[in-house]
Amino acid sequence: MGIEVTVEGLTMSFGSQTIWRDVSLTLPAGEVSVMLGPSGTGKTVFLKSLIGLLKPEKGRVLVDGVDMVGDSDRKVFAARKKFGLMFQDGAMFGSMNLYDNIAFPLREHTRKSEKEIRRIVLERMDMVGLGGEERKLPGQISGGMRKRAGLARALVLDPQIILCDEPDSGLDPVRTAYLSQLLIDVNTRTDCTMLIVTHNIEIASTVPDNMGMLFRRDLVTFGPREVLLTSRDPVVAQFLRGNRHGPIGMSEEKDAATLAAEAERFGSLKVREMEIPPQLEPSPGLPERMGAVRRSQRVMANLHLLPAEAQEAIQNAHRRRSMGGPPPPVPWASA
Ligand SMILES: Nc1ncnc2c1ncn2[C@@H]1O[C@H](COP(=O)(O)OP(=O)(O)OP(=O)(O)O)[C@@H](O)[C@H]1O
Repeated sequence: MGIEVTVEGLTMSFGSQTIWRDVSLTLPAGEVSVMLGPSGTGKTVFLKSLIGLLKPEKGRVLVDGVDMVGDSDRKVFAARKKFGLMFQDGAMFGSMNLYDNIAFPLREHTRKSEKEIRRIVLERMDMVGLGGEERKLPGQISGGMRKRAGLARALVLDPQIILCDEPDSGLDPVRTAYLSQLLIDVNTRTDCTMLIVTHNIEIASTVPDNMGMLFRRDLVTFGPREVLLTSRDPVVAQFLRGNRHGPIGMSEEKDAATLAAEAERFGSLKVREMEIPPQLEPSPGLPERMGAVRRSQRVMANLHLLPAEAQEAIQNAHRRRSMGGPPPPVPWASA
């Protein structure tokens, strides 16, 4: 099963530029979380800080008792092995076929025999729907296949935590939908803790158990998906609806004068009622997703602490599930 990641009071700057400050959150063990945020708000920097590749100036990131910020390089390096990373572009070696690309971490970091490596690589390729494509070069496959190959490679060392940096970048809506299903299926099969960084509202509204958003150097919110999806915060509402009018501007943030002019023209941003899409279920034939079961227990036990809109959305989802749940999802294997 995945392990919990606890972030406490994390502040990151490059020189005089503060990226974000005092970020605290917990990625619950075995659950899927998403971090949203406009471009340039430091989502990738956040992922790199979790694995100790960047060192924030303040705060702690606790992974199985190791502080990825303050502990020795030796401890951080050992703890990093618990992570699997899926990069934006798949980060494949162009001259190696998919089999060798996916086998690379096993050859590099373990002493496993080629027979054992073959078993693991073929199993992970099958898991992401790439069975039979071993000999293809990264340049010979689609962007969606490259993403899935990147995910297979992230899985070969049996990570307990998977970090995905914009897994949807460059994918069309159909392939993004297949990828969303794949992420849920991978979580079902591995029970890993997952954090996905994305701008994509489709992924954000259908995949995660928990969601957060970075904006203006702060973590706006982090918690059960329904909290963000029903939020009346103008930043969150604007982002979720892809609206031009609101606090988020082309250069990420509008200045006070622009905001004041907009407020006069459009009045304060009213959040319209939004139907929360049902969260994706594992594909047919897969067992129940244990992360979802644990999240449901945790959230129901703390329901009274959440905003009224989120409570209602959670209770509605519960009712829907107990009445038979949403229609079965489309299998992803051919994306
Ligand atoms: N190594 C670095 N040195 C200096 N500045 C950096 C470094 N890495 C990132 N930054 C700066 O940190 C800020 C946040 O970058 P980051 O890539 O994390 O944003 P992001 O939210 O992931 O953006 P996008 O969604 O567009 O990928 C940017 O202003 C970037 O220039």
